[in-house]
Amino acid sequence: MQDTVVIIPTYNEIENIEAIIRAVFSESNTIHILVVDDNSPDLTALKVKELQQEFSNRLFVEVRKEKAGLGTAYIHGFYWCLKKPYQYIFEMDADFSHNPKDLIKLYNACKKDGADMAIGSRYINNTVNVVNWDMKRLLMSYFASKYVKFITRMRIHDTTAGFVCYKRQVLEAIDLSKIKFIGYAFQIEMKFKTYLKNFKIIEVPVIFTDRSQGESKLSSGIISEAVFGVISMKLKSLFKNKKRVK
Ligand SMILES: Nc1nc2c(ncn2[C@@H]2O[C@H](COP(=O)(O)OP(=O)(O)O[C@H]3O[C@H](CO)[C@@H](O)[C@H](O)[C@@H]3O)[C@@H](O)[C@H]2O)c(=O)[nH]1
Repeated sequence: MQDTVVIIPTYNEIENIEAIIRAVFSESNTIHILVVDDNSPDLTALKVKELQQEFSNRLFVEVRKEKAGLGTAYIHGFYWCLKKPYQYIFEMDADFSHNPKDLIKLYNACKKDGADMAIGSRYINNTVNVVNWDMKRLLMSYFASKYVKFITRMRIHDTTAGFVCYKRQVLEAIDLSKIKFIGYAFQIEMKFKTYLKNFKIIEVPVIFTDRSQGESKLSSGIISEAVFGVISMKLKSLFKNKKRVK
């Protein structure tokens, strides 16, 4: 996977970080990784710095002052990546819920099938490819995706997916300074902006397996940001369109 970087946001992922870095590198000799860590108290970033001695020139880490949300961690990572000549930029969780073996599928969707954005999708083809989530979390995620699809009218099944490959042009075309959401709703906003700009989006079926190590950082604040934010995001886009037509 040439010209490719995987951004991995981390907050307290000490149990996972070394294994996920090794697993990603074992999929390709050319791929790079950028970890964006929020000064994790469990010293995740220190572990990455140790591993940099083994993977010099391929493994990078940006450490922010404090926990500031998944969305802003990715934005920080995107700006960093756009300063380098990467053509394919991934989002991926640290906890193995996204299988590193699927990286190549998303890459090929962009490189060979012409996608500008490839989404590792759990809810495509009328199936639910999620392993080990309890029923409450599963229903919440599934219906969140349906809700977002209904409000935004995007033809995407897994609108909250966090396993994504972007072609560089997409991130260059979106005004990243205007991305509003700081939590997981960021995933919805990025897909919506990509969709509004008429980029080609392909969903690639993947199996999402809940983490076996560490804890999810999902909170009630993150959920309400998504529920109310999606409506305001859609209204703003309608208003903007109306102004353009006038
Ligand atoms: N730097 C940073 N990283 C964070 C933060 N919050 C979460 N992360 C990192 O972001 C990744 C995903 O966080 P989890 O907390 O493990 O997510 P999840 O509950 O399994 O949620 C999954 O489902 C969501 C809804 O479908 C997805 O939106 C999300 O990306 C993920 O795939 C992990 O690598 C975690 O360390 C933060 O504030 N800062």
